[in-house]
Amino acid sequence: MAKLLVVDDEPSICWGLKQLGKRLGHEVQIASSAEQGIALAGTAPYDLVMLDVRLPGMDGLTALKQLHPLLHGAPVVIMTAHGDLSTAVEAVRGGAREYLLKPFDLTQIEQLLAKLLAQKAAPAEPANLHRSSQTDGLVGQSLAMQEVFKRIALVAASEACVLVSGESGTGKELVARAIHRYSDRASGPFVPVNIAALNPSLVESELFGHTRGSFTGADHAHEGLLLAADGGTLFLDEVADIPLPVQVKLLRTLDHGEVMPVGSGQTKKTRFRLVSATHQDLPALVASGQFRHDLYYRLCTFQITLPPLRDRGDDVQLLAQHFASMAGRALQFAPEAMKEIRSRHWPGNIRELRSAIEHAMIVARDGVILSEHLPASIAVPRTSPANTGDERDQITTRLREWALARVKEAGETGELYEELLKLVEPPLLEAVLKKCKGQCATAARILGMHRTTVRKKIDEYGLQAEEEE
Ligand SMILES: Nc1ncnc2c1ncn2[C@@H]1O[C@H](COP(=O)(O)OP(=O)(O)OP(=O)(O)O)[C@@H](O)[C@H]1O
Repeated sequence: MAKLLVVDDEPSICWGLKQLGKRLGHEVQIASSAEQGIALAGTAPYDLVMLDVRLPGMDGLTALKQLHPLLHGAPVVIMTAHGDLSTAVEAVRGGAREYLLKPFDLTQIEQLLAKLLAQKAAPAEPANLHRSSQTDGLVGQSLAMQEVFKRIALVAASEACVLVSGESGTGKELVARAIHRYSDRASGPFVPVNIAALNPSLVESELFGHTRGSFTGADHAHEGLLLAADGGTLFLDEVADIPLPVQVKLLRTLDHGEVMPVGSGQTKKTRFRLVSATHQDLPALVASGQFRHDLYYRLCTFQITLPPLRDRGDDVQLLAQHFASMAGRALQFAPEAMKEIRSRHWPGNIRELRSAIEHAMIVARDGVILSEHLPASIAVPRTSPANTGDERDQITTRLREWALARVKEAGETGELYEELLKLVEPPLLEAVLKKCKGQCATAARILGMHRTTVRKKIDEYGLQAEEEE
């Protein structure tokens, strides 16, 4: 039996937790304020504390600091219905073991209690997070974003490489900046690099630097961004676009903490924390041989996935109001304008929403934003036409028509099946070969076929592939 302390001013939550605790055979004490919780913790030992953030009087995060020395390592679970990034960071910094978002279900709590009580581990070290006076810039209250805040808070104080993924415009760079700001490296440089914006032939010298005269046009020695990030955080945006030969070199730097500028025979030390980002499917690129698997595993020690704006519920409204308030003049949204904003698909995510609001603010001169002030919405691009229901139906219908016609004509010794393969295989093989630049072995892996069979079919259909790999 364990002794639990619940600090929450909501009677229904206290009642639910008390019933659950009893059912599990634990003793549960309730405090309806932080002050009462601290008083109880000062008089008796507890095995676990569940602490709400918003409380009358002292708030939960302030109470956490005072509770910590009284608990002798007993885990604290922070509960909140209003999680934002600074709350999550404060909770981790104050030594909370878990951060729970309300509403929660009791099965979730049951599992958590079992885990924490079984651990009986050493107290979590309060994370040594750097406090910043700047605002985080990350607006959001949806559950999906609170999960993101929690993950930023958990990883910030470590040195782990972080891979941030999400569609374009979802805020990957803002997340990278927040990780830097809450890390011990916050006083060091934050160096953002967009690989896709660099000329592929210059990626290596931009990252690793070069000596004077090391290639045509290298009139001056260049320090390189990996050295510029020494002591701070390097943010590699569009990391999937790093050319393969440079990937090997980057992995070496991550493993050994040193770089060798182009044209130089000498290495230089650099210690940076790496946060990378991509909107692409990196595991798929690894599978097709376009991205090194060893580098991939190094980059994604910790992953944060940003949801698209359309999956963030009320955050759309919150963000629209946030961007409007940045104008510094009183602006309101007419109800139908807000309805329009909420119903749009926003393929360009927060970047698109931001520019739509900026556009509307220019057009709306009298302080009220109407739907007609919003720019026309962009049609959602079909990322994978063959996978959409319509396209599939069309292909199936055409195939059925073809089959019915051919079956009528075919004799008993026909080669109907071979005929169908000749129809469908060449375009598929062509598409795959194009994707993997004619490499037969990679094509075979993507297709899930044996390499010899693929080679045979390429010859049979007279397609272009690399001779030897
Ligand atoms: N949660 C948020 N709150 C407030 N502003 C945001 C949020 N997320 C993104 N933004 C804003 O949206 C714009 C795009 O953000 P950002 O550049 O971080 O996206 P990204 O995912 O890195 O985009 P890309 O993949 O195209 O590089 C920026 O102006 C940023 O300030």
